[in-house]
Amino acid sequence: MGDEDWEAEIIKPHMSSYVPVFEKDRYSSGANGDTFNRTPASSSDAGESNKRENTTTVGSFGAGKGFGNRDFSNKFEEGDTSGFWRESNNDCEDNQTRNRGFSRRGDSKYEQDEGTQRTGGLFGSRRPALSGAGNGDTYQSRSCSGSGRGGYKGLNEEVITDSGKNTWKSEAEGGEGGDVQGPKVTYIPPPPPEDEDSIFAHYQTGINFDKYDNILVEVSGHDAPPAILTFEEANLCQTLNNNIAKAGYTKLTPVQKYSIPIILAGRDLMACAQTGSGKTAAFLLPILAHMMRDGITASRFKELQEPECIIVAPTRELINQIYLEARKFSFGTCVRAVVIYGGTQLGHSIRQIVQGCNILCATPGRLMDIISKEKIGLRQVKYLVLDEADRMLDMGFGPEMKKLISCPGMPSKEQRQTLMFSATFPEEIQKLAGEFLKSKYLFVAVGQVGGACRDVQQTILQVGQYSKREKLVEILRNIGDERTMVFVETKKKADFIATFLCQEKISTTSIHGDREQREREQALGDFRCGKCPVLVATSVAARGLDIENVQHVINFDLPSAIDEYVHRIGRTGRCGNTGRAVSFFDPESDSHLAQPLVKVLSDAQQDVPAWLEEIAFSTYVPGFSGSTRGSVFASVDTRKNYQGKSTLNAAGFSSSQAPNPVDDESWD
Ligand SMILES: Nc1ncnc2c1ncn2[C@@H]1O[C@H](COP(=O)(O)OP(=O)(O)OP(=O)(O)O)[C@@H](O)[C@H]1O
Repeated sequence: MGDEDWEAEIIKPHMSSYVPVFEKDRYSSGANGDTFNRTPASSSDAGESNKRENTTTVGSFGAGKGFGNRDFSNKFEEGDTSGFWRESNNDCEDNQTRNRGFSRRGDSKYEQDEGTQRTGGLFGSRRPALSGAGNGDTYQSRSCSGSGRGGYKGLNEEVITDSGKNTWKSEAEGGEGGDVQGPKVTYIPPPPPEDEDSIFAHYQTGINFDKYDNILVEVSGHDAPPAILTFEEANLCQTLNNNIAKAGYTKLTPVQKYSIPIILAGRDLMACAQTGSGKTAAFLLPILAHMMRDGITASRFKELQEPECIIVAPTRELINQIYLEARKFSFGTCVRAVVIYGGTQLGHSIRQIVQGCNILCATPGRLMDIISKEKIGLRQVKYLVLDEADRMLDMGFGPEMKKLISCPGMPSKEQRQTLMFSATFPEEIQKLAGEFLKSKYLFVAVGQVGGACRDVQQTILQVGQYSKREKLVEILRNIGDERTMVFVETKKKADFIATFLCQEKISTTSIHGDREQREREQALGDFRCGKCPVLVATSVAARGLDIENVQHVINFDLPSAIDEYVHRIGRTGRCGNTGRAVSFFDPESDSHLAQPLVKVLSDAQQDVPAWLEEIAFSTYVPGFSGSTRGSVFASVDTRKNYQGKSTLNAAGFSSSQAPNPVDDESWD
């Protein structure tokens, strides 16, 4: 291919003649152009296949899904059909990043992304989703709520809004044959394996696991209980200890040392720790311990279930992962964890719930759906966990979270324990969190708040837009079969790059919000098992995913906000293992990131290229605090007047015995 001409390549009707591995095996019955249309329609798949019939598939890579719909409607709305780059902004899946928070561009075209479509109605709709001003076109039909996907469409999560209908209600209706037109979502995810070996399957901690002990930990707030140094000190019940051992955990990570006693003491907590350092177990173990101590009884079949714990996370794949961890640690107890998320049949979610539910793991849209259907009552909620809490509280999900805590029956913050975890906590989000937390919550910062994991070797390459593909192929060929995640900024480009790599005979799959849930799960499965060692992803896969052996992350496009960068590169270098991240920095579009990147790199003791420093210097923003939209680098708890702050290293010693923290001053 010559110079980048995305538009021409993407809309070419003949597209590629190469069928990507995962599609070929799964769907193709021959020609690639209609790969998806040929999906065999089992009876339970009727809705899905209808959907596909409504879809004009342009290419072999599920391209029709990503390429056609949003793209077209964006154009339609803007009356502009020219230029990929302009479109790609509209198509930006990561508009969660662009739109959320505090530097929103305020440009209506950005509101067409999934992230904004997903919020609507009851939760404080920013605007109806796509206009639905029907033009009868099949592309349009896919992008309009109700007519295309019948009940979900999400950046990270389901949700479809039908001309301003509230998000979760329309999902319920669309998903379960209510009054919203369009096919039902019929996907029922396959149940996870039930054998003990699969439940406790885990990967090894890496050579740097013990170095976690040297990380400085800062606890702020009143009367923080002391850290524990071993699992034994947590005094958990035997079954939990057995499960911890079977999971291969012998030593606590810093966030676990501090969070477990805090949660056991009944305190509210906001915890910030680097990616891959065990935050999930840090909240699951003490919650389970409490439940066991309280003598929880097995929940039985009931039409209305009243879970003791609700865990929310922004993406379907992540919440599923958290559920699997909850299932693992509750193995052999009477605690029943259930997971529900969008893009799956609502009836399936309900059937899971009515069988009994102590811990409900849910994405926000599906959760609100189920609450509205009166399948879940909130009166018994003792623990509310927001994983990726900064994301859960930003403009994308914040309104839904607010709605959740003000739902009838939800115990007030004084009556429940609220726990928030993330690797990044912009200052503004910390302030918003106050609404959810008791005023005396504790704040645990492991290392630099918002800092990158030091086990990831970061390289920034200056690569112009037109050279990126060539560079990508060069790097991937050098990498060989090692598992690599390639992040791009738009769904359209994810399809495009994945197709391109397949043409280059590099086994690749892709995950993004325009793919059907079954395809997303298949893609992740193919990547996990190594069938496709390259996964091209949008930011939907940036947070939380814990996949063994991901050795490389490539930012084909840099994200627009630095916190997203930190999460993306955190898909490698997990749990003491090492990893590499290579990012293509295009001075044309990425200069605004130069300053925060320099900071992230230097904080993580990485080499900072001189050219990047120069760009950072030339784009110097006085008062910069680490992000284009606020401070990701709040070095501490942003509550100003707390007392009792103590800085300790992860082994529990005071900071006077530990190396000085990285100086943060020059950036303020
Ligand atoms: N104490 C421990 N010993 C061994 N392995 C652990 C321990 N704690 C967590 N792990 C493993 O480390 C991996 C990363 O944990 P987890 O996914 O909870 O990280 P995280 O901090 O939530 O990351 P992210 O910020 O990306 O969401 C998981 O595979 C988990 O099972």
